[in-house]
Amino acid sequence: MTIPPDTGTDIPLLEVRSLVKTFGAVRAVDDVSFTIQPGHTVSLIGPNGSGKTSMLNLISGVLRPAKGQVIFQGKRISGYSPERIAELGIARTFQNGRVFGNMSVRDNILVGMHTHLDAARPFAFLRHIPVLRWVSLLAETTMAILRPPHVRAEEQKLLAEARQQMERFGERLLPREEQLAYTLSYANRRRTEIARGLALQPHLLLLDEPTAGMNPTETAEVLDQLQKLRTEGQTLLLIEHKLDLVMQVSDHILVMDGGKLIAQGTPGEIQNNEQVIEAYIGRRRSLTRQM
Ligand SMILES: Nc1ncnc2c1ncn2[C@@H]1O[C@H](COP(=O)(O)OP(=O)(O)OP(=O)(O)O)[C@@H](O)[C@H]1O
Repeated sequence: MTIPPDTGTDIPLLEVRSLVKTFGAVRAVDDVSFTIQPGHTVSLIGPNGSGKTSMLNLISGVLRPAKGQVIFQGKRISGYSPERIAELGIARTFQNGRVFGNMSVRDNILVGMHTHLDAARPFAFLRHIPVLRWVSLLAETTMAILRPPHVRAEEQKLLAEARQQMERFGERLLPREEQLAYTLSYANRRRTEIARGLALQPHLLLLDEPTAGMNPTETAEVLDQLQKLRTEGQTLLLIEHKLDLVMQVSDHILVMDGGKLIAQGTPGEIQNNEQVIEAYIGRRRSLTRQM
């Protein structure tokens, strides 16, 4: 099937162009192209193994494409390291919720904010230059030891920002600010990870199954939070299996199957797309039969 071109006339925030990723004989991502407009909530759906996480890994630099390009704010970023891509303003969460177990909720969030440090990281602009990167490392170490007033003031500012992100999750996270992450419930670990991503104030936030393992009440809370982010103008790319949530929150939906993008459109268009029903719902039915 030929995928209709994106008819949006705005300059996309992200453009994925003919992206290919293979693992041996498996074409996990097979010549996929799409765009994401600024401020949009875009959901990436598809059956298990259809290539969704691989796509997120390609965008965030965890994987390198065999072919094709990822273009962010007009700049080609495919081949960049995950750290460099994060600095450019793409934050992400992982499918299984990755937090540092022996760090508090607050410190887990602050870790995500290191790229916002100016006073504590003088000469940070040199860190990508191999011969000169030791200058920035030395300056950073000196600031960490001396902690002059302007560095302490910056730390307080970041702390206030971290609290702001925890407040999004209200009583779920804020009272647990000092708690070590390994003692948290699964849902709270996911919330911590989302707060860490948001603390980066990313231009694009990639969320890999933010409601996985959550009960209906917790899922409804995530839906509220996603809707709030959407009204704030945060651009989101979301992998999600819960179709009710996807239909409610998305401006645009991308559907993958067997590594290919088989359809894209508004929730209404996707709901009525025969190929999607066949690939996605049909397979779920047969899976249900196997259970
Ligand atoms: N590191 C890897 N090594 C080998 N094969 C891989 C690797 N990562 C993914 N694959 C394969 O690539 C294909 C796409 O996997 P991917 O995890 O991207 O799919 P997915 O749509 O995210 O699946 P799920 O919904 O189950 O998370 C699958 O066949 C998978 O087995």
